[in-house]
Amino acid sequence: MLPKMEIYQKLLDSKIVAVIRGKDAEEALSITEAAVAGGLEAIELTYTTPNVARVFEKLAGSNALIGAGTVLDAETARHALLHGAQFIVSPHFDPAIAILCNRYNTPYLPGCMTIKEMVQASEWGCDILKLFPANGFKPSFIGSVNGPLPNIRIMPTGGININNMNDWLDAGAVAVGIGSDLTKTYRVSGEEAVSQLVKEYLSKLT
Ligand SMILES: O=C(O)C(=O)C[C@H](O)[C@H](O)COP(=O)(O)O
Repeated sequence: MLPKMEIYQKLLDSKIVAVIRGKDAEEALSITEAAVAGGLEAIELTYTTPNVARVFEKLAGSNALIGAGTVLDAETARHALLHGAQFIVSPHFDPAIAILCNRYNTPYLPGCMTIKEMVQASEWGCDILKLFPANGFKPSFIGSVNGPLPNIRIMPTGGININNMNDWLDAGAVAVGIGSDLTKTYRVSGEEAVSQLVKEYLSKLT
């Protein structure tokens, strides 16, 4: 298990986190393998995927960071960690998840929308916050937050695609989460198309 600091650093270096919400474990595994083959280094598999823990186990030893998403409570966070997840993401901020992740020295990236939630999550030790759903905001929101709160690192997620990714990164986002763009591509065109799309994303990173 990588130390927390190294996981944070890998997330920052990767800049793109794939958010994979499969209809089942097999689909989630196929999309993940395709994304990793395309060069992605950070993958979040959501707990809305039935039997997602099996996917964590199958991905043990992957070169990519594998995290758990849509983690709604501390019990689910512990379940994810026991099955090999290396970071925890939730759509909201939950202090109980923060305590658990701190106990096991694991990054927790909570979803936040307001300044109050961001300050609170940061006080609870969260070093990267997920702005969710980011499609309710403009990229300039990041600069507005970082004016008074320069230490808050924001990863927008929700509605990010190949056309707007750099708007967010250029505006100060430390990384972006990309979900349905990859899943839809897989469902329409298959694994090879996902790897290809990931390569396009990576080539567009500035
Ligand atoms: O539940 C979580 O932990 C999430 O990360 C929420 C969403 O699945 C992402 O926001 C993906 O959004 P899209 O890229 O618009 O599909």
